[in-house]
Amino acid sequence: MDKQLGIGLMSGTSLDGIDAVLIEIEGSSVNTKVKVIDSLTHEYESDVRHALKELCFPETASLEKICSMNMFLGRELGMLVNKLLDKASIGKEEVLFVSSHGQTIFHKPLGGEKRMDVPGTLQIGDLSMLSEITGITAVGDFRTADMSAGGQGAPLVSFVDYILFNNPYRSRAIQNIGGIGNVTYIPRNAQKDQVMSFDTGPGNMVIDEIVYRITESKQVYDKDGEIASKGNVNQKLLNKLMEHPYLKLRPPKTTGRELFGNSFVDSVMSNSSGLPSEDIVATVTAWTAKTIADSYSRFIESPSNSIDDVVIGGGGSYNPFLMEQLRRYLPNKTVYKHEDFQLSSNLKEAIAFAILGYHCLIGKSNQIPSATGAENPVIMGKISHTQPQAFQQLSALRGNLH
Ligand SMILES: Nc1ncnc2c1ncn2[C@@H]1O[C@H](COP(=O)(O)OP(=O)(O)OP(=O)(O)O)[C@@H](O)[C@H]1O
Ligand SMILES: CC(=O)N[C@H]1[C@@H]2OC[C@@H](O2)[C@@H](O)[C@@H]1O[C@H](C)C(=O)O
Repeated sequence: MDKQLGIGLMSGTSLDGIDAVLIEIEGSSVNTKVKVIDSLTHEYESDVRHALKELCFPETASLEKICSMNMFLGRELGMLVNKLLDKASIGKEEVLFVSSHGQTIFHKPLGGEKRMDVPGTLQIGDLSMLSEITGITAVGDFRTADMSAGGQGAPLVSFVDYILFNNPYRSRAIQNIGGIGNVTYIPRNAQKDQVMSFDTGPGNMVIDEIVYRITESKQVYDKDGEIASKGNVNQKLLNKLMEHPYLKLRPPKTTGRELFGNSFVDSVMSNSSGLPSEDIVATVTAWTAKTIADSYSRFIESPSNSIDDVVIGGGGSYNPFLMEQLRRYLPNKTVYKHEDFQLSSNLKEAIAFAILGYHCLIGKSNQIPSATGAENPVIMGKISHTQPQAFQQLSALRGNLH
């Protein structure tokens, strides 16, 4: 089959903005080949970030706001795609698809005891709006398919990590440090069903919220770890934070702002009274690093499972204090960044969702059950084409599949 152009869109749990990447893609599964053509990032304006954050908590969300933001975000995503195409001087008719993660506003991987209390997850940014604004077929809403098969609905990038990082000689932990941290473990020369993946716990989410509070809304993250590097790690607070029950849960497991959001940060702040602000930031940053290392020794490493390389991605890889702490907690492993593998840490997830979307369109499974905990492989994603030419383009591709 011919090479195709597609666009991946990622708007992650940090609520920092949307990454858009234009790629050329061919092949499928382990034979997938991807080339990045161009990219663009849109930072959320502070009112949009604030409105999205409100939707993540039952106390501040409302049905009306969720409905509106779903459509608003679909339009924002579409306008970013149009800008990216202008920048790259590519016409919409040349692009087969746009694949969007959407903005997670709630993630509930486990059900409760009541009949209707089943697992669920919600990513907003309407696909019909996205297709209408761009004139291109839109793919998205991946997580519910995995959940329908009994999986956690995350981490989905595990499918792409296996394609990109499986190596005959090296066992690898591919660690994302976004809002939440998640790892894909790929033993050397792995078969797909040997891949393991789970959310390690907090990524930058707790650091960001604490920085936002102590700087009185002036800063939304600890740029280059500057605040943390002026502080000292407080051992007593660190030990207390390590007692969080999520860290002891066995995988498959996933989490989000529901566990590590505002009320958790309230409790960190009340456990830190009297400590200088810099010490609090240094301690939660060290904690993020320690939860990662600790989860490897608890849940991955064993006499038969070793880790040779750790490959860090996501925004946390740009925080030198966090990276230094990670190296300290992982003394016998080689710690790389995605850039060491010619991949941008910023764009990795957008590229990954483009790959997932392409697999949905060609009808191939794009998930790894051993990673998400699903009972069987599924094709994740839903498709919207609001204009005939988008539908026809997809039909032509499918005609060529046989
Ligand atoms: N130069 C930097 N110094 C320190 N931290 C940084 C820097 N650049 C980015 N970050 C951190 O990375 C975060 C964004 O990371 P990223 O974009 O990977 O998250 P995300 O994709 O929203 O989250 P997730 O992967 O959980 O969905 C920012 O909120 C910030 O905390
Ligand atoms: C529900 C949800 O949006 N989960 C995200 C979040 O951000 C990081 C971590 O938690 C991960 O499991 C997942 O995203 C990535 C992209 C994934 O599914 O691989």
